[in-house]
Amino acid sequence: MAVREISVVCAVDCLILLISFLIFPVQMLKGKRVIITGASTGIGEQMAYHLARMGAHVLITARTEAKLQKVVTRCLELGAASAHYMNGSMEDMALAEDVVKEAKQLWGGLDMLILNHIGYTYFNYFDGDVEYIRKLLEINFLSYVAMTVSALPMLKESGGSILVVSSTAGKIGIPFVAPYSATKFALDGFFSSLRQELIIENINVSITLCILGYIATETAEKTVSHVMQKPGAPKEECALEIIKSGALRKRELYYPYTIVRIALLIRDWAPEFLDSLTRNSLNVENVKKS
Ligand SMILES: NC(=O)C1=CN([C@@H]2O[C@H](COP(=O)(O)OP(=O)(O)OC[C@H]3O[C@@H](n4cnc5c(N)ncnc54)[C@H](OP(=O)(O)O)[C@@H]3O)[C@@H](O)[C@H]2O)C=CC1
Ligand SMILES: C[C@H](CCC(=O)NCCS(=O)(=O)O)[C@H]1CC[C@H]2[C@@H]3C(=O)C[C@@H]4C[C@H](O)CC[C@]4(C)[C@H]3CC[C@]12C
Repeated sequence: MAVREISVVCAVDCLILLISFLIFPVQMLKGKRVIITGASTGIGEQMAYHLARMGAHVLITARTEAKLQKVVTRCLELGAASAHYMNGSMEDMALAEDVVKEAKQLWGGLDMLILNHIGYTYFNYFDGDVEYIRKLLEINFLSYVAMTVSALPMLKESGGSILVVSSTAGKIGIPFVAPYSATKFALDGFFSSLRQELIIENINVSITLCILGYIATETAEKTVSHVMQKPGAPKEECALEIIKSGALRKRELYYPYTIVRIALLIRDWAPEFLDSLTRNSLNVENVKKS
C-alpha cells in the first residue's frame, strides 16, 4: 500500500478517534455493573480505578487477595457505586464461573465483562514445553470462554458488552512470545466468530477486541525493558481507552493507536517487511537462550 494511502487511512482513523473521544460521556458507565479480571495490578487495576471514578459497580479478580483488598479500598475512595473482589486462579474453570455467579448474587445482572488477566509469560525462545502452552491456554483463553458462557444470559438481558484484552502478539508474529501469542490468536478466532453469531441472531451484546502494543506495566517492564528500544505506553491512558472502546461498542481497539494500526496495515500488504521491522525494533542480542 503506497505511503500516501497509508497516511490517508491514518488521517481518517485519527479523525474517528478524535470524534469518539469527544462523544464519550463518562456518565455512560455510572451505575453499570462491571467485572474486571486481572485487576490486582497493571492495566486491570487502572481500569478498576477509571470505572470507580465513573461511579460504576466493580467486581475485580486476581490471585493475590492483599492486592485486591487495596484496589477495592481505593475504588470506594474514588467513587465506585460498590466494589467487591474474588481471589483465585483462573486455571480453575470453576472460579471463572463462580465470579459470574457472584455478580448475579451482588447485582442481579451484569453490564460489562472485561477479560484481562494473563498467566506467567516469559520472553524468550520457545523451549519446547508443550505442557506450559496447555496451562497458558487454560488461563489466557479457556477461562475467558468459560466466563463468557456463564455471563452471556445476563449480558443478553442488559444488552451489555464483552471486552477482550489482547495484544499485537495476537495479530502478528512477534519473536520470543510463541506460547503467549498462541493464546491471544485463539482469543481473536473465538470472539470474532462469536461476534458474527450474535449479529446473525440479532443478540445485542457487543464484543470489543483490544489490540495493545507495549504498555508500561510493572510486569511488562520487568520482562522486556532490556529488549525494547522505546518505553511502553502509559497504562492509565491505555485502561481508559479500553473502557471507552467497550462503552462505545467498538469492534476493535488499537492502542498505542498509530504503532498497532500501521503494523496491521503492513501485515496484510508486506508481511515479510513487517517481520523484519518487528525484529529490528527489538534488541534481539539481549535475549539469552535459557
Ligand atoms: N503490558 C503490556 O505490554 C501488554 C499487555 N497486554 C495485555 O493486557 C492485559 C494486562 O496486562 P498487564 O496489565 O501488563 O499484566 P499484569 O501482569 O500487570 O497483570 C496481570 C493480572 O492478572 C493476574 N493474574 C496472573 N495470573 C493469574 C491467574 N493464574 N489467574 C487469575 N489472575 C491471574 C495478576 O494478578 P495475580 O498475580 O495477583 O493473580 C494481575 O492482576 C493482558 O491481557 C495482556 O496480555 C497486551 C499487550 C501488551
Ligand atoms: C515487543 C512487542 C512490541 C512490538 C512492537 O510493537 N514493535 C514496534 C515498537 S516501536 O515501533 O515503538 O519501536 C510487545 C507488544 C506486546 C508485548 C507483550 C504483550 O503482549 C504483553 C506481555 C505482558 C507480559 O507481562 C510481559 C511481556 C509481554 C509478552 C509483552 C512483551 C512485549 C510485546 C510482545
